[in-house]
Amino acid sequence: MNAPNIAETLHAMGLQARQAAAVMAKSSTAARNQALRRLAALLRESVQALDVDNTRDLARAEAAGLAAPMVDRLRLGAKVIATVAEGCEQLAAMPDIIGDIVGMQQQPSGIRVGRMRVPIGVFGMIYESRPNVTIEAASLSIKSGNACILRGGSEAIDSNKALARLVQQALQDSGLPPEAVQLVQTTDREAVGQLIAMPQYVDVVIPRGGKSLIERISREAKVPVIKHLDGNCHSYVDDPCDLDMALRVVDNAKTQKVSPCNASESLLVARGVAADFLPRIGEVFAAKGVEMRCDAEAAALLRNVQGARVVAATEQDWYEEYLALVISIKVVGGLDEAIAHINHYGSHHTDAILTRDHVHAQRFLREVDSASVMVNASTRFADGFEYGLGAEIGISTDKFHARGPVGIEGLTSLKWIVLGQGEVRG
Ligand SMILES: NC(=O)C1=CN([C@@H]2O[C@H](COP(=O)(O)OP(=O)(O)OC[C@H]3O[C@@H](n4cnc5c(N)ncnc54)[C@H](OP(=O)(O)O)[C@@H]3O)[C@@H](O)[C@H]2O)C=CC1
Ligand SMILES: N[C@@H](CCC(=O)OP(=O)(O)O)C(=O)O
Repeated sequence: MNAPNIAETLHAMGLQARQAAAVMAKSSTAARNQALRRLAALLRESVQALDVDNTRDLARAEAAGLAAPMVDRLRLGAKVIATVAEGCEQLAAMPDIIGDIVGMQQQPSGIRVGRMRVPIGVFGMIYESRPNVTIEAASLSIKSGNACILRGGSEAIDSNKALARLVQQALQDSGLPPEAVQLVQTTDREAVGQLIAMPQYVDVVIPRGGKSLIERISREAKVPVIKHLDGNCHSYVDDPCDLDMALRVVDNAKTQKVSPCNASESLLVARGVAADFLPRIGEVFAAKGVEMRCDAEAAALLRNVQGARVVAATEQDWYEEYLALVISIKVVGGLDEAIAHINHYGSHHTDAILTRDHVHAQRFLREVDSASVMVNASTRFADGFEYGLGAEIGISTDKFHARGPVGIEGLTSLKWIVLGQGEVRG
C-alpha cells in the first residue's frame, strides 16, 4: 500500500464504519449477544489456525530481538484464546445498557426530562502488539453498539488479521454488518495519521501506548482523544505497615509481570520502616534479578543484601516507566512526601499505599491524583476484568469522559431526552 492509497483506504474504512455504526446503534440486544457467543465459538474452533499466524509474528519478533516480556505479550496461546473467548461469553451475559433511561423527572413546565445511554458511534483505537486486545476491543465495541477501526501493533499484524476475520465472520453470522469491526491491514504508521484526522467518520480515538504515540496524537489528532498512556505506578510502604503483607504486595506489583502499564515502577518507603523493610524486599528482588535504582538512603540499607543489583538513581529515574526488571527506590519522610513525590513524578495511572493507618489511607485516596488509587493491594489489579467490567479497552489516563479501566460504559454517552404532551415554553 503506498501513501495515497493509505489515505483512500482509511477514508473508505471510515465511511463503512460510519454506516455500520448506524446499524449497530439500532441492532437488537439479542443480535449483539449472539455475535459475541458466535465469536467465542469461532475462537475456540480456531486455536490451531490462529497458532500458525501467531507463530509467524513470534518468529519475526524474536528474530528482530524483541525483549522477552514484549514477546510474551505477543503470544496468543490456547490459554489466552480460552480467556478471551470466555470474556466474550461473559460480556454476552451482562445486561445491555444501551437504551437505558435514567433520571426521568417532570419539570414545572410539564415536560419530563431524563437521559438515555447511547453508543458513541465510531471509535478508532491504536494499541500495542498484544493480540488479545483485538478481541477485547472488538467484543466491547459489539456489546456497546459501536463500530470501530482497530490499529494494533505491527509485531502482531498476522495474528490480528486472523482474529479480525473471525470477528467479522461472527458479526455476519449474526446478521450484523462485518464492517462494524475493521482492522487496519497495513503496519505503515501513515495509517495512524489518517485514522486520527477523520472527524467526519471517527468520533473518538483511543491511543494505548507510550510517549512516541502520544506526541504524534497531541500534534496531529483532529478528533477527541481518550488517552491510555504510560504507567509510572508507585507502591508506597507507609509507617505503620504490616511488612509481611507489604512484601507480598510489592513483590507482586513489580514482578508478577513487568510489561503491563500497571506494574509498579517505583517503590517509596517511609523512613520509620525502611531499615526493616528494604533489606527484606531487597532479598526478594535480588533473587528475581530486579535492578534497584536507589537514592543514597535506600542504597545504604540495601548494601549488605547478597546479590542485590543496586545502582544510584538519577533524577530521570523517578519519571521512568521501565517495563523491565528494574525499580526505582526512595526513602521518604512519610505520607506527605510520598504523596508529593507521586503527584510530581507519576503518570496519574495507578498508585498504592501499604498501611495500617486508616487516616493515612483516607488521605492517600483523596490526595493522590491518579486514575486508580489503592490501599493494601497490588497496582497490577488496575484492569477492567479485575474491576468487574468483563473486559477492557484499556486504562484511561485522561480525566474526562472515562478514567481508569474502560469498559462498556466508557464507550457510551448519555444524551438528554425530553418527553412532552405539546408543552410550549412561555
Ligand atoms: N494505559 C493503558 O491502558 C496502556 C498503556 N500502555 C503503555 O504502552 C507502552 C508500551 O507499549 P509499546 O508497544 O511500547 O507502545 P508504543 O507506543 O510503542 O506502541 C503502541 C502503538 O502505538 C503505535 N505507535 C507508537 N508510536 C507511534 C507513532 N509515532 N506514530 C504512529 N503510531 C505509533 C505503535 O505502532 P508500531 O507497531 O508501528 O510501533 C503501536 O501500535 C507503555 O508506555 C505502556 O504503559 C500499554 C497498554 C495499555
Ligand atoms: N490491564 C492490563 C494491562 C494491559 C497492559 O498494560 O498491557 P501491555 O502494556 O501490553 O503489557 C492487565 O493488567 O492485564
